[in-house]
Amino acid sequence: MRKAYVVTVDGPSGAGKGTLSNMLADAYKWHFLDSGAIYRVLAIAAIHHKIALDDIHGLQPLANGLDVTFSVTDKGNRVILEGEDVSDDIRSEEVGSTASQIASIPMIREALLKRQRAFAQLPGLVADGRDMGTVVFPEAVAKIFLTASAQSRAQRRYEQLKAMGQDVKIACLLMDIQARDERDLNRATAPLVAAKYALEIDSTALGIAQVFEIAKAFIDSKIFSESE
Ligand SMILES: Nc1ncnc2c1ncn2[C@@H]1O[C@H](COP(=O)(O)OP(=O)(O)O)[C@@H](O)[C@H]1O
Ligand SMILES: Nc1ccn([C@@H]2O[C@H](COP(=O)(O)OP(=O)(O)O)[C@@H](O)[C@H]2O)c(=O)n1
Repeated sequence: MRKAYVVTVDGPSGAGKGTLSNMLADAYKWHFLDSGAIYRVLAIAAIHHKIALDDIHGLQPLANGLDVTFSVTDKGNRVILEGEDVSDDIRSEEVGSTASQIASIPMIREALLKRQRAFAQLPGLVADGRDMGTVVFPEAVAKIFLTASAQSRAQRRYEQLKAMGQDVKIACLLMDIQARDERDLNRATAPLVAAKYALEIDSTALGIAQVFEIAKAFIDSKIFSESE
């Protein structure tokens, strides 16, 4: 039996990875992995269990035994941690910032690898993150590296959080995005970098539909050449 196709979408915060990955998963009727949500759930679990971010020996067992499930419902993608629906809570900027700090710890990344790879199920998977194409799924059939200027990513995040009713300031969001870029790009383990042979798309001046068309055409061509 053939293996599940895997497509990876990596890039910095706010580039549109989640939006694109959901659209692709929907178009191909494939599974979807929001790897950032796993780091965010771990951040919430650490906060709930009062484990400090530098307490590696407290965080590691938490990462290994993380009791989290992801499901698709008519209310969208839901994330359940230890029986509690944390889908909205994980989206706050505070949790995102904590997740970004936890994600720089090599032992934590290692502990979450198996859990992420288990998402590669037939007929296929779209995996969204920072190191999907470089570390988690190096054998992916198609890899996309999606970027946009920091200014437009902050603007998009501002509109997204405002629509969710969160009280945010664009200057703070820009600073947060820049701090996150800095950590993602410069960490020793699995830094944010385009995978070899990845298609790089700069979405600064592209709409969502245009990004989707470019990505889909690229993936179709990769799947076609693999099946020949
Ligand atoms: N090409 C685009 N043009 C304008 N807005 C976009 C584009 N792609 C995504 N967005 C919007 O930007 C916000 C952040 O996108 P998201 O997919 O959450 O980014 P990421 O997963 O990379 O952090 C969302 O509100 C989304 O609707
Ligand atoms: N594969 C991944 C996914 C996320 N992360 C980290 O987890 C944090 C939360 O991920 P996310 O994709 O939900 O959040 P945004 O930074 O896009 O808002 C990011 O800031 C990254 O630092 C990571 O290191 N590796």
